[in-house]
Amino acid sequence: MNSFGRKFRVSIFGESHGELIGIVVDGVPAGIALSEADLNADLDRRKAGAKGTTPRKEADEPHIVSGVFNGYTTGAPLTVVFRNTNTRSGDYSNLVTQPRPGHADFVAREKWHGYSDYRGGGHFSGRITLGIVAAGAIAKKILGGTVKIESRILEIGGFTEPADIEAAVQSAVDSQDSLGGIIECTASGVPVGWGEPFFDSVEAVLSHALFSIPAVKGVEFGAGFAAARMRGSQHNDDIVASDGTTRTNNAGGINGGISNGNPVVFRVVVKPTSSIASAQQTFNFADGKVEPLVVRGRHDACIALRVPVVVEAMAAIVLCDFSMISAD
Ligand SMILES: Cc1cc2nc3c(=O)[nH]c(=O)nc-3n(C[C@H](O)[C@H](O)[C@H](O)COP(=O)(O)O)c2cc1C
Ligand SMILES: C=C(O[C@@H]1CC(C(=O)O)=C[C@@H](OP(=O)(O)O)[C@H]1O)C(=O)O
Repeated sequence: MNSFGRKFRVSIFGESHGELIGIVVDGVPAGIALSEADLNADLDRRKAGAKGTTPRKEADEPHIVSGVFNGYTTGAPLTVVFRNTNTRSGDYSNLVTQPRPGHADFVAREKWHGYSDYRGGGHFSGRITLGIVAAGAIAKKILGGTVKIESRILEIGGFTEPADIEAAVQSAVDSQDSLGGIIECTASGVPVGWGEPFFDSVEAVLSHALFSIPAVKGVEFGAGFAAARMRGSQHNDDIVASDGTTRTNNAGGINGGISNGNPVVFRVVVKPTSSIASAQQTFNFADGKVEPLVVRGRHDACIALRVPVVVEAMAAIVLCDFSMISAD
């Protein structure tokens, strides 16, 4: 559904080509100094503009329309909205009958019986992560300086060196294709004891939030999938101090679903963008045949380039919620 979190609870709304998109954040404590300016640094990091990102230029200007009064949060639900100003909805008219392979057109049409807003991917657009980034900036502010969350691009198209990544992105753009990537996120300063097993383990809740980001297809913690090829003697993290500090961090800062005081480390796989300009085949509901599809619209050739700050925001939202739950 469109709400997430127990105490710090976010509700997301809007469509890529609708009037506006946004987020409602419930559970923000009263008395925190907050203005739109506090959100802009992270919102700017999500903006398009770099090579391999969508040519659709949007101001992405946040408007806080509830929950802040005289410069301070009130304790009431806090709403941030963003206007969509640069839409080209005609680019999507052919997708009514010919759903794009890899995007949500087909499933949205089936699930919502043809009523879904298909323009720009509608509610399934990566654009609506703008609200997530705003909520993440608020969560970071509540968490304060002790918990530090940082994401970085680990790989794009299988390359790790910046020069190789740049060349791979250029090559994907030139060949009307797209690229995937891996983002690594580290949250340091998380105290021992956050997480609510059985079902609300730190891994479970983080994964739930991270898999909600459009185009995310994998999440691993610490040594992750490599653990399948390790022995216990290699994977176990020796505890070397009374505060729980470990020599290695194969567990990614989590044991038994509970934070163990070491950095929480995880990686996220972002798939290659489905909307590519090169030829594809898909079912045409107008004539019942599988036919070539021309995808229009202005697309990210590599979504992973824009996702690090979205991953950070999701982590901040989850950790802020855990901090409030564990304070009870
Ligand atoms: C920041 C961001 C930007 C995105 N940009 C595009 C895009 O330009 N074109 C596209 O087809 N998909 C884009 N996506 C991914 C789609 O929204 C996503 O693939 C689609 O909703 C289907 O969901 P799924 O890939 O999780 O199955 C973007 C996702 C994010 C998070
Ligand atoms: C606008 C944004 O990204 C959009 C995400 C997106 C998709 O399918 O997810 C498709 C494109 O939409 P359009 O064809 O309308 O330009 C991207 O531009 C944004 O991230 O702010």
